[in-house]
Amino acid sequence: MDRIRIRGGRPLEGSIPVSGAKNATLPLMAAALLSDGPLVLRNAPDLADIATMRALLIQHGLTVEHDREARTLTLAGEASHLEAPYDLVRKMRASVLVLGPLVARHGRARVSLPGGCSIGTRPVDLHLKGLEAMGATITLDAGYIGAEAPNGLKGARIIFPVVSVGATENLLMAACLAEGETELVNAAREPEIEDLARCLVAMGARIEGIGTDRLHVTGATHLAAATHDIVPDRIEAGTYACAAAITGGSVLLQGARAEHLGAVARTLREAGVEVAAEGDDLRISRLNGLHGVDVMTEPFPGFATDMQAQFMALMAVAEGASMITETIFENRFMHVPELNRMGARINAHGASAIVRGVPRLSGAPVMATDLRASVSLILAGLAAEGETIVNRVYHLDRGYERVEQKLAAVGADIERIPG
Ligand SMILES: CC(=O)N[C@H]1[C@@H](OP(=O)(O)OP(=O)(O)OC[C@H]2O[C@@H](n3ccc(=O)[nH]c3=O)[C@H](O)[C@@H]2O)O[C@H](CO)[C@@H](O)[C@@H]1O
Ligand SMILES: C=C(OP(=O)(O)O)C(=O)O
Repeated sequence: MDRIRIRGGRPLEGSIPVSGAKNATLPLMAAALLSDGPLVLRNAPDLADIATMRALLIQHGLTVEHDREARTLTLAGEASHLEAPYDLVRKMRASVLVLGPLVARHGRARVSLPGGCSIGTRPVDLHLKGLEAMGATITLDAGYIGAEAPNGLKGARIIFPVVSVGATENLLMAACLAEGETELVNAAREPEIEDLARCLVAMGARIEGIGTDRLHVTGATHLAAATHDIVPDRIEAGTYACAAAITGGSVLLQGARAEHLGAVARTLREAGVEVAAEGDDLRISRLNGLHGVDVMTEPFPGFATDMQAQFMALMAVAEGASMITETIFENRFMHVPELNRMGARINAHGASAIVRGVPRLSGAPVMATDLRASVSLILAGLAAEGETIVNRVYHLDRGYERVEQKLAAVGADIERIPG
């Protein structure tokens, strides 16, 4: 398996292009199940998760062309096979997003239960309760979710007890082809959901309240072809912002949207990092020292859980202490022991971690357990003295496009060691 080698200590200088968002592309690809298309998605990132979703949709019977040079995905056709198998779903939890579209369009589906993962148990009960409220009969059998709605789904008023990105996306897509009106209350309002809603509207869906926590959908009998530009990846942008900050460099993030970085940009500024819009781009620079800032993860527009590990790496070398509280996932501190192996002083207890900044980290061989944990170790490696080897790179390849090339282009001493 490939590994990444980093020799730390170089301030990053230059420009990094931000790719299309993984977490927008995955639901957008699932939305192709709602119409015969073609659905053309521009600014598509080249990631392992995109390849997994492509394989899943192809096995459902769609054609999915990925033109890497043009950065375009073209999805067309109608699903002929309504089962999402364990072997694909286990690779990527977002596979469960095919459930809503399949039941809405075909009246039935069978999707492997995604199960937990290294960051938490991650149930899908809200997805299932929402579909039940829309008239589907749900069964669980042999590790599979069975959903049946032979006469189609009916609009419903669904109030989410907790904010869920995936459940909002699944039910939003299902509601587009349900009969009548659906209201999603306490819906997630991450920028990726707004992006999905805009694409659905381009396909002919009627959705009001886009960008708010209350989505109102008037069901249609069918959706049509559309072309959509995928929103830039705010988590990738935030990660490279931390890379510039941790190395004391100055980097232009091409295409990063300030409004999507919201709480992350505010927190970086509090920590002593400059974040300034330059045309359509964002410049991130750090000229002086970093200081500790407390952070609590929350649904958007709060501080993203997907930025927690990267921010923790930054706080590991800040002056003073920082308390980092994770409220979304119950087990998202797996990077703590690895960062500590690099000389960080972090104590995690329950949902909070106290990070006591140290003047410098030291390179070490480290092991990553999930996507954002992996990249936090790369960030730590960029700032550390000596050599860091990050093992289990497959996590990184799920969500970061050419990470080592993008960082090397701004001066990092980083390379992939094929293995
Ligand atoms: C592909 C994608 O977009 N993944 C993102 C998505 O994951 P995902 O959509 O899985 O995350 P959710 O927003 O659904 O999860 C939020 C919380 O709700 C809980 N929950 C969720 C669904 C449910 O039916 N029941 C339930 O209890 C989860 O266990 C978690 O504690 O949003 C997360 C939170 O911003 C991000 O970290 C992930 O990167
Ligand atoms: C947790 C993440 O992804 P997923 O929901 O696909 O596991 C992530 O992108 O950080």
